[in-house]
Amino acid sequence: MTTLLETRNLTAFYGDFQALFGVDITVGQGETVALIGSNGAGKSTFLRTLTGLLPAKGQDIRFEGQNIAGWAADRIHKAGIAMVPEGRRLFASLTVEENLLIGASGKRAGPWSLEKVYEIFPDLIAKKNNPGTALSGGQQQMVAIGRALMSNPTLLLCDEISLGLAPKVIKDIYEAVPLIREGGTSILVVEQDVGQAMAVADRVYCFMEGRVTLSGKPADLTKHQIAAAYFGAKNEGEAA
Ligand SMILES: Nc1ncnc2c1ncn2[C@@H]1O[C@H](COP(=O)(O)OP(=O)(O)OP(=O)(O)O)[C@@H](O)[C@H]1O
Repeated sequence: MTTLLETRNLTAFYGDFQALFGVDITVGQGETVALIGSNGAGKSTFLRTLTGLLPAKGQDIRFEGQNIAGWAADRIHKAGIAMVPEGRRLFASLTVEENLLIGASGKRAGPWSLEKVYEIFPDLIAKKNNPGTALSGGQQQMVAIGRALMSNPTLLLCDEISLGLAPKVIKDIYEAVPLIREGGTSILVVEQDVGQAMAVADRVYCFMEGRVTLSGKPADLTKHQIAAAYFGAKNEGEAA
């Protein structure tokens, strides 16, 4: 497996508050990797550190062989890391298509286009002239993913794809994952739903209190191990 992204001993702070304590994560080319863990475990903070939204100067974040720690967010985006933020954040005054086209600014060479986004999310075709906010939550999530893909990223980061969505909609969205990978994009997804993470990911990392407490391929991890890593050994009964 060729390594696409590798963090070593990554830390993150909000002022004096330390949110990450030495996180080592690897994403290989073509892999789908899921981050799981309870609220406040540090998953979003990890993504924010990768994308340059939190300072990472002097740290070790290797992306395609370069250390991108400390780079400005737009430089990281241009290098090929695109983020689908938690809460989708569409532009209310713009149509679906205009929201998608915004993602194409500073576009890199690659397979993604409006047509290709409509191909993986056909629900959006009939809505393309509607305001982005006049959509269901699931459709908004599709636009947010499509917008990120329009820049032709090598690595797509998704924060809480399924938050607040109905199971059928979540299934529709996750069905796009293999199609995204076919385009050559690797995926790093934060997913609260452990079952969903296990179903979609090649490998998962579990966070607790700013540390990685477990990692591996879904088939190699037991429910017991996951519960202990997710809640801490003393509370693991809760996960059953
Ligand atoms: N802007 C911020 N300022 C200060 N502390 C923050 C900020 N954002 C997050 N934190 C703290 O950092 C820690 C990690 O939060 P983070 O949002 O990364 O967790 P998470 O695993 O993504 O959980 P969630 O599912 O709730 O988003 C928490 O203790 C949280 O309270």
